[in-house]
Amino acid sequence: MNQTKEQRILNFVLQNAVRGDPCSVLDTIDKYCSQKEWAMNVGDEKGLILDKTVEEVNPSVALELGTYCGYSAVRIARLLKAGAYLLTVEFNPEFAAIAKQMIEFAGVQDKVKLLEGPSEEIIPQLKKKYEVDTLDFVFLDHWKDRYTPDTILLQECNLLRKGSVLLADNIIFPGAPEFLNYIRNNPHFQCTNYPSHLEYMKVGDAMEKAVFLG
Ligand SMILES: O=C(NCCNC(=O)c1cc(-c2ccc(F)cc2)cc(O)c1O)c1cc(O)ncn1
Ligand SMILES: [Mg+2]
Repeated sequence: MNQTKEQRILNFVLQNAVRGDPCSVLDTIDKYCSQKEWAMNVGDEKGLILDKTVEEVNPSVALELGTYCGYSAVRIARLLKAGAYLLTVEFNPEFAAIAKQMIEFAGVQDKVKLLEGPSEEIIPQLKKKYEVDTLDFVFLDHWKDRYTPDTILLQECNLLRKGSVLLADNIIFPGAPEFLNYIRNNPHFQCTNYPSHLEYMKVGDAMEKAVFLG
């Protein structure tokens, strides 16, 4: 049975990165995806914007929507303080299986809880089933047409508090125009745009930060 691209990325990490070293895992994925096969990781350029936002927020509880191979889960988890944790949601079981192994190889499994299923089902379970009070940071990187409904759902489930920070990938490419319109015209959010480039390409992209004002 032929390997998938995601299995090839994982195997390249298992054979070339240093076990327990998150930075070596990130560098190895970036090397593979820039030189051999493109893949939809947030990447090294937008990854720096993600790093700066996570460091600024210094979240105790973070949520990621769209795990994929676990690149950004490793990227976020490596910056979390003792006792802080990341919940990451992936709909696609093949991607989730790859991400689980990636997260364990990087040695950040104690800080990451991988939740498999559709975001619209998991978000309403976060308080009761996953004992979440409120979220300090949310990284949106899943299906672009889910950014708006899931942001509304987070508010409906009282998962945001004054100062909660959302960071959304792919504002330009593939684009999330409906989300941009929603969040920029919503008086309960203060937005900032961060121009960048699509991972591993010269194509323009951007990230949008939205601080919940309560
Ligand atoms: O999360 C799920 N898919 C990946 C979302 N992410 C993207 O689609 C994505 C795509 C691109 C991209 C860019 C250029 C191009 F030519 C093609 C794709 C880049 C990115 O940075 C992304 O993040 C998902 C799966 C599923 O089966 N059900 C629910 N959600
Ligand atoms: Mg993305």
